[in-house]
Parts: sequence; structure tokens; C-alpha cells
Amino acid sequence: MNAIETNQLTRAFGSLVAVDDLTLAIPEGTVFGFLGPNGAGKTTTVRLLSALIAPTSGSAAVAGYRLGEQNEAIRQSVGILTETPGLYDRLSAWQNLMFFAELYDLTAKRAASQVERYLHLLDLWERRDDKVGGFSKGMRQKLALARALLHEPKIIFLDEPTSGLDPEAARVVREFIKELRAEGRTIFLTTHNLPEADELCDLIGVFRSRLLRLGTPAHLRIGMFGTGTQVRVVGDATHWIDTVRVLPFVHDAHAEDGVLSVSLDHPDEQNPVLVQALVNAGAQIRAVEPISHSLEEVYLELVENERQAAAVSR
Ligand SMILES: Nc1ncnc2c1ncn2[C@@H]1O[C@H](COP(=O)(O)OP(=O)(O)OP(=O)(O)O)[C@@H](O)[C@H]1O
Repeated sequence: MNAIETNQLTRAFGSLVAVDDLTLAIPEGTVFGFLGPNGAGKTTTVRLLSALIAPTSGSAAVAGYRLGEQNEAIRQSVGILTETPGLYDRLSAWQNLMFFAELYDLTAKRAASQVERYLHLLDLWERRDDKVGGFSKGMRQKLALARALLHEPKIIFLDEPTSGLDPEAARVVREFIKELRAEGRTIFLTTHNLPEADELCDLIGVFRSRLLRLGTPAHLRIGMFGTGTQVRVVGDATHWIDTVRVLPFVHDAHAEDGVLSVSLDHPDEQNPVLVQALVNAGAQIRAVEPISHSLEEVYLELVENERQAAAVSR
């Protein structure tokens, strides 16, 4: 089943269309990375999907409930970690969570057991009676995460969950996200941290008012840049360019610093032929590796292409 489905979901603020015709399906148990530049409409999308604001047009189903018709059920099924978690500095960690548990309508007994569970899970139990005003940014973030989870939502929206955290605290949050996924929950992760998205996400949507691309990190890489093989050779790599360009499956090749970069579609089958051709021609090979592009390169290329296309159509 899909945790989230949208169909031509659109939200305008006056003449500004923040979310334009978004059609998307996110299967249950997925970590979905929602990437886009500042002002792309990501927070607006999260607010739409958690039934905090209404769409201008289009439809969506969240946790199987229809947006607009079953909003209360949607709110009960989702947990949200926003960029500015409103915690009460004068209350202790325990009191903060108990306060929010009551807002979620948990019984007093269940609230206490859930608060205890998440304080333990996020390693805040020893600090439960300390006022949150004295907490570090990492501790606050963990507390805000606990708050989003108290009612055991099936779908969790996380807006920049590791932003501003030191590497150790960020790692704790990332590991926690992996545990949530292992429990079968769906995570909708908004982030500008592309290596983090690459590490965590099963599916990625690149978004700038409209959905520019949707796919697994690997598919996005191949879709943007194709596949390729790097061959490191002894001596000047330009010497072997013609040797590989004549191979029928090679789309293109170039050489730099003793490395031949060869664009081809099926490395598993074609690398042995490529290597054989080079050896036959007299090349001495140091290493053969896949060409890998970072998600950051893919993202920047996509957003830049879209910016140029928008400029041309104006
Ligand atoms: N309540 C509102 N009234 C008017 N305009 C709004 C409102 N909420 C958002 N917008 C506009 O919609 C656009 C998208 O904003 P949104 O906050 O969704 O972007 P974002 O992708 O979350 O940005 P960031 O990465 O900077 O957090 C922006 O131009 C913003 O100014």
C-alpha cells in the first residue's frame, strides 16, 4: 500500500503557486527524500500532506485517508518534526513530552509510558527532570523527535532533522531514522544535506514548485549522467582514447591525469571487452572502477537545467 498518494495536488498563495500539480506515490516503509532549493514549496507540501492547510486543487490520500474528508484521521496518523520545534524552555523534558502527549489525546497512563519509552530510546532519560532551556541543540532535536513520535504515527515528516547538529548528534538522529524505517514506518525527509539523503533514502523527489524528478538515488544518477567506467592506466591515458572509441558500445571517452573515462551502458558485460581491447593495444592497467556521481551533482544539474528551461520559457 502507498503511505502517501497525491494527484495533481496544487496550492497557491494569491498568484504564487507554491506547489504545482504534484502527483506522487510513496510506498509504505519508504524513506522518501524531498529535495529542493529554498522557497521550492517543500514546507507547503508537508503542511498540505499533514492536513494543516487545504489544497487549492487536486487530491491526496495519506495513510489511506482522504485529504479534506478525513483530516482528523490524517493528523492522528502523522508525526511532524519542524525546523523550529516549539518546546517550552521552562518545563523539563518530561513535562514537555507529557504536555504534547495530552494534546495527542493519549490517556495519562499511556502518555507516561510513551514518554518514558522515547526518553530512553533517544538517550534523554537521565536528563528527564532538567529544564529544556538548558538543553543543547542536539538534545532539543532529539526531544522534538520524541514529541513527533509519542502517538506512534505511521508517517513521519522530518524537516531538516540534522541541521545544525554536530556530526555525532547527527549520526544518532540518522541511526534513529533507520530504526524507524525498520519498524515499517514511512519517513518523508526534507533536507538540504545531500550525502545524508543519499545514505538514508530509498526514493528521492527533486522538487521546485513542480516535481522535477523521482527515483532511487541510483536511478537518478544513471538518468542524469548515464553509466561509465574509469580505467587508470600507466602513462598518458590520451594515448588510448581511439582504442576505446572504436568499440561499438562506447558512447564517448575522454582522458585526464592517467585516467580514461568511458561512457557505456552495461559495465558488467562490456568492461571485460574494454579491458581486453586496451591490453591488446598495449595498455598497462592499474585499476578499473565505476564512474560514480554524487547525489549533489545530480541535484545541482537538475535544478540548474530547470532554472535555464524556466528562463527560456519566460
Ligand atoms: N502562508 C503563506 N502565505 C504566502 N506565501 C507563502 C505562505 N507559505 C509559503 N509561502 C510561499 O510559498 C513559497 C514556498 O515556500 P515553502 O516554505 O513551502 O518553501 P520551502 O521549500 O520549504 O523553503 P525552505 O527550504 O527555505 O524552507 C515561498 O515563495 C513562500 O514565500
